[in-house]
Amino acid sequence: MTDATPASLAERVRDGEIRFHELEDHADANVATAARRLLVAEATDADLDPLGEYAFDADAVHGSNIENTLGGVQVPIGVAGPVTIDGGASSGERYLPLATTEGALVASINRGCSVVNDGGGATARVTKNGMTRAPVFRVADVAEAEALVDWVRDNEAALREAAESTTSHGELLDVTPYVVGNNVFCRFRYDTKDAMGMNMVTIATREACDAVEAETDASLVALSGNLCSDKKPAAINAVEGRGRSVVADATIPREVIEDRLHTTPEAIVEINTRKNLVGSAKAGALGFNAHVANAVAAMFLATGQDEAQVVEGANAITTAETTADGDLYVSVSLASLEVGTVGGGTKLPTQRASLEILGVAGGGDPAGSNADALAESIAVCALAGELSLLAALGSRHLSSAHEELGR
Ligand SMILES: CC(C)(COP(=O)([O-])OP(=O)([O-])OC[C@H]1O[C@@H](n2cnc3c(N)ncnc32)[C@H](O)[C@@H]1OP(=O)([O-])[O-])[C@@H](O)C(=O)NCCC(=O)NCCSC(=O)C[C@@](C)(O)CC(=O)[O-]
Ligand SMILES: NC(=O)C1=CN([C@@H]2O[C@H](COP(=O)(O)OP(=O)(O)OC[C@H]3O[C@@H](n4cnc5c(N)ncnc54)[C@H](OP(=O)(O)O)[C@@H]3O)[C@@H](O)[C@H]2O)C=CC1
Repeated sequence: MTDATPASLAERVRDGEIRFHELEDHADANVATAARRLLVAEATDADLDPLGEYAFDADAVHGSNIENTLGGVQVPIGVAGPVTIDGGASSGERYLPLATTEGALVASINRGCSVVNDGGGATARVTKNGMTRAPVFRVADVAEAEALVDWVRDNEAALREAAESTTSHGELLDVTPYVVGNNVFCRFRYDTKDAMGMNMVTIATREACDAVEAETDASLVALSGNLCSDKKPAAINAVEGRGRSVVADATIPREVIEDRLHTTPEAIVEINTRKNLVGSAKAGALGFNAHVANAVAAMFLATGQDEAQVVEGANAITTAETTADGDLYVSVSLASLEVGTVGGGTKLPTQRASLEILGVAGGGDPAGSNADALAESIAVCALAGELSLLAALGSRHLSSAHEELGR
């Protein structure tokens, strides 16, 4: 097993002696990964050598982050800031790591950070925290649904004990039942501390479901009943929140808007109203913002978050108004930002480096404070991006910016 080479392993797969997805059982994971590249290159005529350039240990990711490993994909990373943040979890100057291939994005967020600093910095707070999992149960009829709802309400302590038996960090906050005919959805909400928490809450909720089935007539149909709601656009996340609900704001003096952003507070307010509020309403959008997804996606990729959860992370409302002094007040409220500083992709070396830039790698003291601080930094990043893009629309620089930097 130890002297296997990529070529010899590939040959054994071709001979039907070992299975393609079991290469790691027969060699070091880096060798197995190289063998898989040989086989896929042979089958597709693709040049896979660039995928062999990666900074993680294939052994460390195999089975915990990825299966059928081919190698790594590289995304350029840039940095914006530093930006001054007055946060609930941590305060100070922060550089913001951004992984993207969209030209002009880092420049834009960098510009936003710079004018936020000129206004004295941004304030950010996590206003709600809770990761959810909502199993769906089948019941006979509405009377049985009512009985299940009553049982859940009367037995939250027992459900908590069952759920928390599976984790030393997670805490069950509450369980909210929803009835649709003979379906009962129980939305379990947890404090997952510094973990984004989807594995944690899925394992914990499974244990609680066993208790429900043992004590009631309900049958579990699916551990995830989509009322959670994970990785799908959903109003419940916009209203109730999921992960961290986080808000950032800043006030920018009129002269900074005019000198640095080449527009006026009034123009930014009007664009925000007509574009982000009216335009989004007419489009039936869930997010009432310009490009919060850009900041969330770039910071998610940089810091090892689950990239599919950009769907919920972009569920944000941007507001802008002029102050009594004629300055600009701007805010962004992200309803459902699902982030962690432990678990998932956060342990990979390049992603951990980005968490270290932000000063939030690993578990916080107290537990949960690092994930709160990460959420606050992402919210300020989104605020800077909103401000800069709204200004670029106001000064009619959007297309020229992307002509110069984006192609
Ligand atoms: C491109 C700028 C920033 C130029 O902006 P500018 O004001 O002409 O540039 P400047 O040379 O005067 O520099 C101003 C500041 O911008 C930053 N800056 C400037 N250049 C760089 C650079 N190369 N690298 C890093 N930072 C840069 C930097 O902070 C600099 O300050 P300084 O440090 O010099 O004191 C501006 O025109 C801009 O922000 N445009 C908006 C671009 C943008 O936000 N694009 C987002 C993506 S659009 C999209 O994906 C979504 C969309 C649009 O479809 C959503 C929707 O429907 O709304
Ligand atoms: N299972 C599913 O349905 C889904 C899974 N995912 C994936 O789940 C992964 C993320 O799940 P997640 O549960 O966050 O991560 P992990 O499964 O990696 O679990 C993280 C564990 O870290 C431990 N831990 C150590 N220190 C801390 C701390 N300070 N705060 C919190 N926990 C700590 C906890 O152990 P302990 O619990 O023992 O205390 C926790 O369960 C990602 O890979 C994501 O892609 C995404 C969506 C759905």
